Amino acid sequence: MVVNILFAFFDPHNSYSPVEELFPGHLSRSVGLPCNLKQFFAGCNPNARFAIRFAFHDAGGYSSKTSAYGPATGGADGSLLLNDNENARGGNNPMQTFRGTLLQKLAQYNQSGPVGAADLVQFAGSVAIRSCGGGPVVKTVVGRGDDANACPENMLPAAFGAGADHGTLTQLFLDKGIGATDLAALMGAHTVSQSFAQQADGIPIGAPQDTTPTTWDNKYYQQFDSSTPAGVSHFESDANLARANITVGAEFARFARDTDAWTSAFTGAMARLSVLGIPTDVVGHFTDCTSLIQAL
Ligand code: HEM
Repeated sequence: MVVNILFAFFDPHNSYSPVEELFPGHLSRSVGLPCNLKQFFAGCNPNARFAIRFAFHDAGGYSSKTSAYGPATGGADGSLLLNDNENARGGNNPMQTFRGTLLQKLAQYNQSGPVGAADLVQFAGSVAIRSCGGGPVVKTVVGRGDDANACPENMLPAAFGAGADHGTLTQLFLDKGIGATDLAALMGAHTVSQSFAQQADGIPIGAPQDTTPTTWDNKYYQQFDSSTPAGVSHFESDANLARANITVGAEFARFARDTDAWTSAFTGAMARLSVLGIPTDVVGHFTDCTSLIQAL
């Protein structure tokens, strides 16, 4: 249990903290860690984009088809940060360097009090989303248990080739408890994506998935409606999900028209993703620190 993520840095000069309402008496110790991460992610830089994807890949290790184990059955348990083998899997390329830096930060934060890997991964994801211009506030909780065991193989979606078809992808996400609307909303995170590891599938190094990869906007959806702008590359998976004649694709079209609808759907889906695999009654006892994200 790691509510101390809130208090990881002692900052005697901080005169106000939104955490005060949650933890009276801890007024002066709270915002150091979020502020440190905010600087690390300044301007929706590559670390910010890695952090958002990293949060998805850690939580995405869950499936309802896996027999229950550990704190999250492979879901939001910090295993992507803690386990060398899981991190080295090809589907996590090219996030290995980022993992090393986040491990250093975990050690650094733990000098001021216990901070869990699973909490740090999801907390960092929320800070990173907020660090991208227009990024929404995602409900952010702490209290997760950690698991250093690798999650099962083949839990993450394929971007190209076998498994990148609409039917396989929607079933993979359904097995995680993520339906069509949530899936369509989560895919919008590719609004801040640039690809560095898909050259074998024809994606140029650094190619973005919309024309504004440091801004959190709904151009990702809009640019499936019209012809793909110069310099933008779509993954096969995304193009398959965007097809208008399927439910996920219809949601893509709705989010292209309606930013508020996307924001509402995304924030709900991302909050659910951030606790994937953790029993509901356990999540019910977590500490809500959304106000720290809001304050950034
Ligand atoms: C069908 C589902 C998905 C597939 C197949 C997929 C696949 C990919 C691939 C291939 C990349 C590029 C990696 C690289 O070459 O550097 C990428 C980037 C990214 N993905 Fe996804 N993804 C999916 C869903 C998601 C979801 C649900 C999220 C978060 C909620 C997410 C967040 C990101 C982010 C932020 C990046 C950018 C990373 C960067 O710029 O370095 N993705 N994804």
